[in-house]
Amino acid sequence: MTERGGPAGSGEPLLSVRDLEKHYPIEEGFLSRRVGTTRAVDGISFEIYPGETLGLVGESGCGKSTAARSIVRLDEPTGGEVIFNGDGRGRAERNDDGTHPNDVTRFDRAELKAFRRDVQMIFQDPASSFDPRMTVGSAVAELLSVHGMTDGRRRRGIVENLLERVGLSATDYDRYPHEFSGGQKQRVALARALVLNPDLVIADEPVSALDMSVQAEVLSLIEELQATFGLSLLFISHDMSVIERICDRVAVMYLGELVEVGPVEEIFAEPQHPYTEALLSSVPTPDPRAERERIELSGAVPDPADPPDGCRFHTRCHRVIQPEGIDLEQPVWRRLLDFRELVVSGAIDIESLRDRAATDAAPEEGDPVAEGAVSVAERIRDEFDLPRRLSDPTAERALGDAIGELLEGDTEAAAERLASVIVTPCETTVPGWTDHGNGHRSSCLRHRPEGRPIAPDPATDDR
Ligand SMILES: Nc1ncnc2c1ncn2[C@@H]1O[C@H](COP(=O)(O)OP(=O)(O)OP(=O)(O)O)[C@@H](O)[C@H]1O
Repeated sequence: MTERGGPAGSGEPLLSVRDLEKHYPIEEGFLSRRVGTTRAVDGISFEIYPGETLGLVGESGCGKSTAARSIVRLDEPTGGEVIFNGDGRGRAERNDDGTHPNDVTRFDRAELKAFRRDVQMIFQDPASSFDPRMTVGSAVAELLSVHGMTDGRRRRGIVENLLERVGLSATDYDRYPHEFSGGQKQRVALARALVLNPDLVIADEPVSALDMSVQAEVLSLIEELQATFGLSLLFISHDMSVIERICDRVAVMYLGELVEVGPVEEIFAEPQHPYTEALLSSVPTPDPRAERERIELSGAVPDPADPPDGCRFHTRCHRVIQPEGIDLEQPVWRRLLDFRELVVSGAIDIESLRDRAATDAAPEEGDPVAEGAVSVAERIRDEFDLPRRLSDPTAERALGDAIGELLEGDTEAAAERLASVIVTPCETTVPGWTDHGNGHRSSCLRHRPEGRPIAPDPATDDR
């Protein structure tokens, strides 16, 4: 973390990512017919300022690595701009056709080569990024020769010096990758990332594969090197504690989109998006009295090939909005929506519930109160953690009738009933961004109820 890094408004950004998109086609059959699209990165925008560390955080599969790879064009982005003002390029005016001269996505081979000198990547698994037959010194020095340094003695001198600066020794130059521990290999990876004196380093989960104690050492080293070399860092992690330790600002990613961006201190103190709040709730705090209540998200992360309409997080959100005319306790509302989803997707096995209710109701020998046993309808409510009677009459009527229809075997009627009454604006409206000041923004309908109604038929939208 540095003092120099700053939010929007403090000087020119080094890197501006605008509506970046990486969609993978899903193909099927002999003719590779396109049958769908995985929206791994689906229109993300952020800036990185000189000297700052921006964290990119989110659960596994939300698109962090794809975003990083698209920025450096290890994967070709399918949309958006990546404007890089490093290497003294400064912010240039746009061309007459609206494109930007510093847009990495349009760079030709020579421009890309220069860009890849200025921007380096570090990956989670250092082992896979080294050739086992090459000494680590030559692996680092190779970059210098690729970029035109012909003097071998000079190359060796630079690399030996760097190895020392990352906490290894000059004599390690001639050793092979297998002779190093995971933490040491990540130090070599740092040396390699720094050897061309880049402006920006993109570190993709650089400490996740390391033991806790080694993690702390490598994080300290990254911080120290960042200050010494005046680097900007894009630091990718699924771990909020690591983000808190090392980042100035953080961008929170969910299912291909950003949901909140802002200064780390502010976001940790007052997260605005329920997803950020949930991620933070699992971070241990030094003061047990200040421990946050752990938020259990409902269900699994949806498939990025078929993201939910409206706010993508609504299928798991603990703060999902209730429609006008319904007023339930929030956890009950969440569970009612989950129940609706199960009914609509046909996942309720009414026969097995009926069997279980029958077992529960079977009188024990000598049991005088068999009538006190639960009915199948009650059994269904218990199974899905729904109260025997909802406090809201509209919701209660819909649920009671739908359960009745389920029991009559009319799943379709039950699904239709629930889908028409148990609805949330979060599934029909795409939230806009709300500015909380100081470069802190979040995208949740609770702050910006107007949002944008969903496109008429996103299923056929195959951008
Ligand atoms: N080459 C590819 N072809 C098709 N789909 C891909 C490809 N690479 C990634 N994906 C999909 O894109 C989505 C985002 O993956 P990505 O690896 O970027 O996520 P992540 O947040 O970095 O997760 P992790 O931390 O587990 O690597 C996933 O659904 C993944 O399956």
